[in-house]
Amino acid sequence: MSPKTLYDKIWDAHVADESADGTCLLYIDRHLVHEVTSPQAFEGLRMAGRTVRAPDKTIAVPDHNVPTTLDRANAETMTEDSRIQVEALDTNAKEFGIHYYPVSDVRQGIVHIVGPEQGWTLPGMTVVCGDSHTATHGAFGALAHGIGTSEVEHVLATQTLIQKKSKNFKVEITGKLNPGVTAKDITMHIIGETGTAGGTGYVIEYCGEAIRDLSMEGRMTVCNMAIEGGARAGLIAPDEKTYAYCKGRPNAPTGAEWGEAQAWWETLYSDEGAHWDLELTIKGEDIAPSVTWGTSPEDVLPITATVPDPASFKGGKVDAAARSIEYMGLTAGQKLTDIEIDTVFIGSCTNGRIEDLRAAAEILKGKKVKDGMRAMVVPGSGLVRAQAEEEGLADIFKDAGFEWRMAGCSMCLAMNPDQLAEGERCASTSNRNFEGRQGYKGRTHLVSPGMAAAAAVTGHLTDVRELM
Ligand SMILES: CC(C)[C@H](C(=O)O)[C@@H](O)C(=O)O
Ligand code: SF4
Repeated sequence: MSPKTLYDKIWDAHVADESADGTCLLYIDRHLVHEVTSPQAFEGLRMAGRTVRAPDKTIAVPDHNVPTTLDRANAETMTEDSRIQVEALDTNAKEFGIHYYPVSDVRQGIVHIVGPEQGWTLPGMTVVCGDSHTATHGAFGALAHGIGTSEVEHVLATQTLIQKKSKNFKVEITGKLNPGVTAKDITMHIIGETGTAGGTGYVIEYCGEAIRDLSMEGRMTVCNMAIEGGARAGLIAPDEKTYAYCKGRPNAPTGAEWGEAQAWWETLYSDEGAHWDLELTIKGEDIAPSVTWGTSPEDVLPITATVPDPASFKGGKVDAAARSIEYMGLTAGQKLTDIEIDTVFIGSCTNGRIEDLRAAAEILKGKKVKDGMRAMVVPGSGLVRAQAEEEGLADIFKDAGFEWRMAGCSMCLAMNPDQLAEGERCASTSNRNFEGRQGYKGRTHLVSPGMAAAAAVTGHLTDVRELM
């Protein structure tokens, strides 16, 4: 048998049918559903008089629109649109008999945090969701990617998806990371190198010592932003850390089934001599604590750098950089650490897990948020929130002056009450810094949780290593 990549192996294990032009029908193991991209899909089923093909493999949770304030049970804090979407999910989940974690359930949270946490996401699976950051689940060695609403309907009805195979892209991060450098910095650094279109047409497998050394939380952060680099999906081969994370989760296999599953998972790695269409190697030691200066995730630099001169770019990027700098209210040549901020957001499916909160709390311990700043922590799920309270992290955040919120997407995107006002500038642990992403004319600087905490203390973008 010819050597295969991890992606080839998962793909081959799920192809139900292949036509002459290479279009395939893939079997889907897990279908995650949230309130924004599912209402029309369920409506489509209803109109056609169809049911959900595999309700036991379909998991729904509201996350994008839900308020994160403590009084959120009071639906009046939601806009009319949001309320309609969340109510539709409530109704659809009940009517179609799928697994559901409503807002009142402590397990509710961002769909990409809830899936792994509840043991729905396992190695070797195909995982889809009507959401681009489904790439997150690739951290388990699952083939996971976003789909559109019409595909959501197709998967609900048939548990299959029509797909063409992508190409194989290997991204290796060698050696060790320096202190203060995190999974977030790895993933932003990669996009800085490849650009936001560099991964187009590929599934990326992340490998190398620095990736192996990451916890499952860190691996999820890396895969989460595969989509920001344009890739169809990101993958990391499963190992002992993966099995340890999955074992004992509510929906993970048990007993003999666990043994059988693990035996298969252990075959899930890229074979020696497998074919790569593209390869990139980065030395772990070359990655610095990073921050974005512009309005695209590829506009990223080490925190020690200065705002670039648009003339230093090539082609269309010259104008794009000038426009970004203007939108961001910056000046070429300005030190990144001189950029003053007024808002700090710690959360999202990129950095809303327990390890992220630990990293931020570590920096904040015994310190205060700078006067006049707005700082909030939004745990990625109710269970992350509960664990952080148990570990004393919540007290560190509250004592420092952070708002301690309920779980949801929150200020990652302006679809709920947590938004930036015009001109406000935020150090954010999320994954997108597009114009208006966190609110109309809001300005976003993407950073790691430690860097966000450091900025909250000083009031400007700060090298986390100075506070370590
Ligand atoms: C609302 C949803 C469809 C969207 C996505 O697909 O990613 C959102 O989660 C985002 O991060 O922009
Ligand atoms: S946290 Fe942000 S990136 Fe993640 S699913 Fe929600 S809106 Fe999308």
